Amino acid sequence: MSAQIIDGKAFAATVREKVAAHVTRIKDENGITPGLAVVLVGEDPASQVYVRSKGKQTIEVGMNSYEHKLDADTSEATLLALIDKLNNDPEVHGILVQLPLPGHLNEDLVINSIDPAKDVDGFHISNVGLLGTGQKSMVPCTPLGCLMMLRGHLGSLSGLDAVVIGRSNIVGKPMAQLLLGDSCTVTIAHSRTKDLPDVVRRADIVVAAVGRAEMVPGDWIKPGATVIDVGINRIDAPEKGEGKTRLVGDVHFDSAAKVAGAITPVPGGVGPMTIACLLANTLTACCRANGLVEPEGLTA
Ligand SMILES: Nc1nc(=O)c2c([nH]1)NC[C@@H]1CN(c3ccc(C(=O)N[C@@H](CCC(=O)O)C(=O)O)cc3)C=[N+]21
Repeated sequence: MSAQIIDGKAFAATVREKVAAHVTRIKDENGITPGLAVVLVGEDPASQVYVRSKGKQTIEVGMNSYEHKLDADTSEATLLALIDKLNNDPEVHGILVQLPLPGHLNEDLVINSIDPAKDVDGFHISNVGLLGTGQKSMVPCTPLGCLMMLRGHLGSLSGLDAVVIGRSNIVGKPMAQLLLGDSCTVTIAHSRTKDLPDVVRRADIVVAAVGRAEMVPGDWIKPGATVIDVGINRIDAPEKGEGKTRLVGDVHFDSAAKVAGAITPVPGGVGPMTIACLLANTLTACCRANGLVEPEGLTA
């Protein structure tokens, strides 16, 4: 048996088309253009690539993109003052502060200073609480993208056994809340979980979000299960030549694809959906801020 590949790039293109169509509509009918502000502190090259790609896609779907690049030694007061300015700017509907921040900045403090209505990452404590209690919130982009692909592939998730490997605030915990919201039986596994292989073997849905290259082998996967690989790990690839690298997920793709019913690849799986969901969240935030009808199928 060989798994169906869940094409994250194609899913993301569909999400972006829906976003672009709705943006056109509110521009025409309401004269409003959604705007996303991205704040990058420091010069981490990987982050810069990611921020550039977000900015480009933001423009492509017809929204305004505002990039704020601050020096690595920027003070907390300066960063908080910028966030305050963005919070009060009616042209800015979404604010994303790229993580991780340099060590001298308090991440929780910074995130919680963003207006929750503009918190398109869904990391503000208010949004975390709203999601956990099943109320309308901004939903973190990566888990939202995973949910959309699971629904797209499986239809209903009701009653399925789901295992989320990883308990981060950014992916694992919100992913578990979303799966619970769709009536899965949810297990959150992590580095201290006993008999992890057996826990994973029970799952109809496996979401791997630990950040360890290829740590989930195919013989942990229940035949026919749906596997969502959130990991993006760069590893050495001597077979491509000296000093070359390649991207792999948290799942050992080749062995898992022999057993799974469906699996997301890395690259081209969850990553593109994360960015598409950021655009979707910005549009949703803009609609809520202006009392406009929200796009369908772009929220949890
Ligand atoms: N506040 C905040 N929110 C984030 O959402 C956030 C962040 N900080 N900090 C950094 C991480 C990283 N991240 C990625 C999103 C998409 C790809 C992506 O599209 N990757 C491509 C591969 C890109 C390549 O080839 O290098 C793929 O998986 O196909 C990667 C990484 C969002 N992050």
